[in-house]
Parts: sequence; structure tokens; C-alpha cells
Amino acid sequence: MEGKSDITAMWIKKHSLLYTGATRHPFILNIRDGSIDISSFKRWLAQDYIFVRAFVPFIASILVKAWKESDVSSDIDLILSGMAALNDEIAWFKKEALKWGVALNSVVPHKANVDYCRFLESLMNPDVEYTLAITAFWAIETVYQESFAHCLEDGSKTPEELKETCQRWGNEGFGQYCSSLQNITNRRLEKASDDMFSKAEVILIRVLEHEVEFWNMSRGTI
Ligand SMILES: Cc1ncc(CN)c(N)n1
Repeated sequence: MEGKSDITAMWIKKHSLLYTGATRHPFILNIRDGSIDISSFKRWLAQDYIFVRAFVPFIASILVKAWKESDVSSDIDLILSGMAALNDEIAWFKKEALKWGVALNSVVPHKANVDYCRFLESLMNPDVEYTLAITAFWAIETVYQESFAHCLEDGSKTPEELKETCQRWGNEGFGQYCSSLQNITNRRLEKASDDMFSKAEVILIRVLEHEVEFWNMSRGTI
């Protein structure tokens, strides 16, 4: 529920054009309307596998930051559950790649992916505060949740063979996990200094921009 302390919801409204660009990208709309080009889907699959592998140390770095900086112990439990889910996710990518005939070991990372992974790496630095890293974490997961959930809504014509992919991030449990990440982010932002607050907003914008570029790359438009 949106309240005075729901800073993230306020930012989503403020940056709604960019947020919609990231969560209602043509790549997603084409899955939803059934017109997706399977070569785009395979490109996404291969590139996202590389991204997800880089996401593991990113989450590990947030776990360390939470351990050092958070005064709420349940933060660790949630981040750890995200880490465990990534273990399943990596196994799923391997299985899915086999199904689609995508050779994961010979994938060359695209520039958009390299740039996004570098951005993750910059946030892994021990000097980057927990509040900033968790803002990025929440935004990264939420873009996928909102995007893939849209492909499962009533009226969608998502091809049968892509429904499992959409379920992976579009399911209700993943939605609740994103809400929990959002609650942590809001809690941290409520107490943040003006400087930290501004930095966190910039991080949200950067995540949304990287996500748009990632979809563009998957579609083959860049
Ligand atoms: C690019 C991207 N963004 C987000 C996610 C969701 N973990 C992902 N797998 N890939």
C-alpha cells in the first residue's frame, strides 16, 4: 500500500515513462501478443544467463552489506532466499538452453550486457552503502516481475512454450519477494540522508535504463 513512507512508489510515478519503458518493452509485449521472434528469445536467454551469473556475486555483496549495516536480521533471510533461488535459476537456464539448442559456453556478451554487469560490479564495492545496493536489487528484480507477470495476465497470447519462462518471474511468490525487497528499500530510504536519497534515485534510473538496453539488445535493435 502506498503511504507517506512509500518512497519507491513515489519514484516509480515520477519516472513512469522510463519505468513503463522497462516493464512494458516491445520484447515483452511481443511475448504477450504471441508475435515474439524465437531468435530474439534465444538471444535473451543466452545473454541473461551471463547476467545471472554476474548477479550471484552482486547478491553476495549485498548479503555482506546487510550483515554489516542492517539492524533488522530478517533482511539477511530474504537476501539469502534470493541467493538460493538463483541457484535454481542457473540450473533452469541450462535446461532451457538445451531445449532451445543454445550453447551457453560459447556466448559472447553483448555491450549492453557488459555495461550492465559493470554497473553491478561498481555496486559491489565495499564503499557502496547497503541502502544504495538494495535499491538496485529491488529495482532489478521488480522489472522482471512486472514484465513477465504482464505476459500471464488475462487476455495475453503468450506462446505455450514460453509460459514457463514467464512463470519463473511472473509468479505470485516472486511478486511477494519483490514487495519484501521494496519494503526494505523504503525502510532504508526513510532514514537516508539527502545525499544518499539522491544517489539512490539515480541508481533506480540507471537500473531502468540498463533494463531497457538489455531488452533492446535481446530484440536485436542494437
Ligand atoms: C537483465 C535482468 N534483469 C533482472 C533479472 C532478474 N533477476 C534478470 N535475470 N536479468
